[in-house]
Amino acid sequence: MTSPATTAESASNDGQLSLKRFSNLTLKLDTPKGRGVFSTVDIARGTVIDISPVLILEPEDKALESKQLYNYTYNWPYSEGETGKTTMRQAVILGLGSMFNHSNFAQNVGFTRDPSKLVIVYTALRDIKAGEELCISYGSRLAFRDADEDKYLSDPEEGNDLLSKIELDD
Ligand SMILES: C[S@@+](CC[C@H](N)C(=O)[O-])C[C@H]1O[C@@H](n2cnc3c(N)ncnc32)[C@H](O)[C@@H]1O
Repeated sequence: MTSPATTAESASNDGQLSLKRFSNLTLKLDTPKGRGVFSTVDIARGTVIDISPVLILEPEDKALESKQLYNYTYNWPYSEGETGKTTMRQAVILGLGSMFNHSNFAQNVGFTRDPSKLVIVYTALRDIKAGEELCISYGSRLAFRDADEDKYLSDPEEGNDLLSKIELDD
């Protein structure tokens, strides 16, 4: 079996990149987490869900002062031109990636940054059932109250059990 593409490896050498977007997705507009992406069909583990281009912001960009926009950015390793030194910048995701909500224990989508092609590749971490929300992990420091918090506080065993099944890739 061939391994799933987790980077934008399908890029050709002529300055083009094949984009991929899994088709059977829907954007629910009124979940407890705001808008959220759900699948209308089963998705097999390893399926590429989306390849989203990113926009790297300059550290002094005024856009970063907007908390609202900041919540849609990811840390991005940036190689400084002259020195080649890698520093962290913020990048806005210009694709479906901006719509994935966070889940601590039930994340089912992983992502891989591709700094050379300026894209993020989102991939199913496990088999996903029709009707499930597609969630990633934002990490442990959230800037908002997790809408799932009560669920896991009331049943910590559920969280432990689920966490042991998830492969974190970022
Ligand atoms: C990248 S956006 C995701 C899309 C967003 N739900 C929307 O409607 O545009 C990140 C924002 O979604 C919300 N969000 C994501 N995961 C959440 C969670 N687990 N609990 C509550 N809010 C969440 C927060 O408001 C967060 O700042």
